[in-house]
Amino acid sequence: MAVFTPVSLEQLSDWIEQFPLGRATSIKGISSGIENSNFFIGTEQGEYVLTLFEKLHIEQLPFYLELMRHLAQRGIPVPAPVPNDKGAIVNLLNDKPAAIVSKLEGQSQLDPQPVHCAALGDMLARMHLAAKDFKILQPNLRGLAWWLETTPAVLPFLPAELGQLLASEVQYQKDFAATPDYRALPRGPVHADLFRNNAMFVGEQLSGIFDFYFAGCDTWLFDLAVTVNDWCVDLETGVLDTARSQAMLAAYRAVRPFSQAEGIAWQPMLRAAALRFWLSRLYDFYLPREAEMLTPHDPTHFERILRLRIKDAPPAL
Ligand SMILES: Nc1ncnc2c1ncn2[C@@H]1O[C@H](COP(=O)(O)OP(=O)(O)OP(=O)(O)O)[C@@H](O)[C@H]1O
Ligand SMILES: N[C@@H](CCO)C(=O)O
Repeated sequence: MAVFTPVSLEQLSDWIEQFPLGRATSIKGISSGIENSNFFIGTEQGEYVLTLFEKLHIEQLPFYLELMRHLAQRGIPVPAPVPNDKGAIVNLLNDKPAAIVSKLEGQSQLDPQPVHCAALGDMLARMHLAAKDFKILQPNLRGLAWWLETTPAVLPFLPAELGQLLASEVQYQKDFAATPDYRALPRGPVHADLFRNNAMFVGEQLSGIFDFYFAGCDTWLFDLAVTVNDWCVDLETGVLDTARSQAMLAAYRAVRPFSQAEGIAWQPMLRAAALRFWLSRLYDFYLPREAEMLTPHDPTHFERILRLRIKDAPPAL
């Protein structure tokens, strides 16, 4: 159950008067999702998604929502925030910051094939280019600075060998981040959490990508590595599936060719992307936040992926 703050149709009906959506006709809680309270709402203008932000700080929300607005205006299929009659896209509802966004058609594709991975690669490259002139700067809040801060909190819980792996990978990433190759990587606003459950398909057609609440400014290659590490792996073993990863990379490259530095950084970024989710899952597992209501994701999945990305050089970009 992932509605943490209930909203009745009556409450919604009063609140929605400030939006150009007519009367509210229905509200239905969405049971998946672990970060926010989400609802499908019916209005006289059609169906939308209402999100109440449970944990994110209100000062961080403009980055996410304005980025979605910016991308939607440039034809990238992402949920478009609906402004109220004063132009505001974040407004309090039941004491929580809340937003209404457009509803994407389709379903998640949890068993992706090369055709789906190609669609993702193409869209990711288009999204990176479309966000180039986005004006708000917010770092990836789950980047290197967070890894350095969080590792000491998690280390006491880990057996020696795992602690050693974690500490040495964080050091490796810190060293790599100081190299000219890393500093030469193109960067900008990235999604940073584009897993299978954050995209919608109608058949083989990608109808949209959503859940931008881990987005931030980082390297484009890191974003691609996060996406490859989820969409293009065998979920049992973590092994990269060549057909799916080649399909994704070829489609990305066709829109935005890779630089020489990106070729060099590919394996380090696949390792960084695995480390990012291993660490956040370890953190949620050992240090669950107060009022955490759901079982955390399995950290060992990304430990396995990290070990594989360290051991095996990936196919060249
Ligand atoms: N704009 C949208 N259009 C259609 N469906 C949506 C939209 N936004 C959210 N959903 C639905 O709501 C579900 C939960 O949304 P979302 O993933 O954003 O929540 P979350 O709490 O951030 O979850 P998590 O962090 O676990 O991914 C999605 O799986 C999707 O089914
Ligand atoms: N994609 C994250 C969850 C947060 O959206 C994970 O799988 O750990």
